[in-house]
Amino acid sequence: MEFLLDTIHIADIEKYAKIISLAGVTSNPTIVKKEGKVDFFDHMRQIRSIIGRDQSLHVQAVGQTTDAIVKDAFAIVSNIDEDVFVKVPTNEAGLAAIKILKQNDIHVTATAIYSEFQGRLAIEAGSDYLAPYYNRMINMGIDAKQVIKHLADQIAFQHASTKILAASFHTVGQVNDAFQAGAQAATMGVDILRSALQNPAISNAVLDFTKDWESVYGVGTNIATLADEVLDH
Ligand SMILES: O=C[C@H](O)COP(=O)(O)O
Repeated sequence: MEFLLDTIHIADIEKYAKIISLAGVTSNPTIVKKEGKVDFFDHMRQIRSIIGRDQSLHVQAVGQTTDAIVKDAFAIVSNIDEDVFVKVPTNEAGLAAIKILKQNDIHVTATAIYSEFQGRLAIEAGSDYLAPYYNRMINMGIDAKQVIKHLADQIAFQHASTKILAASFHTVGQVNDAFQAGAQAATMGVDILRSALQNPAISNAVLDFTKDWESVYGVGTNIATLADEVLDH
């Protein structure tokens, strides 16, 4: 299982790189817009320095034609690093670009996947990752879990090296569903992690444990303190 962050907000990446086993960072032009007009390449290199070379960094091309996408991809790998996965929309221009980029050994994440058919074409084009848009499919009345399951089955059937990096999540349950359907990776905003880990039920349980402990050993005494007291005697 790979957990990625769908943000380029440096403070959030620094924070969650320490908290979870962070497998990487993804972005798209809308996510970049949220940060304002940052120094794009410098910002992405900064993210790389936080997450490290073993984690995956996915940066989206913005060109509209095959030629423009390929040029964007070369600019991305030249100005960030060669390990970056270039995100390419899975449309006609993008699929043609993916074929060219794979011939040039550039890592590719086929993105904007709303259908099983797009995913199948992206697998055949040699994409390293597929990014199906979970919540957006749900909003369109598409069975996102089934799309992911069918793509995962196909990848397994043909022993393809392509992995499914599910994206566009609005709930924790959607992330679970994507993994259950066979996605190897999921990218999510920090809102998903917060709602999973800052749940009041968890805080209440921790508070109850603290109260019970302190009622016996006294406020401010923890297990490390007890151990220190043993050493002092
Ligand atoms: O890059 C794709 C995003 O994960 C899409 O997420 P969104 O549907 O929340 O905009």
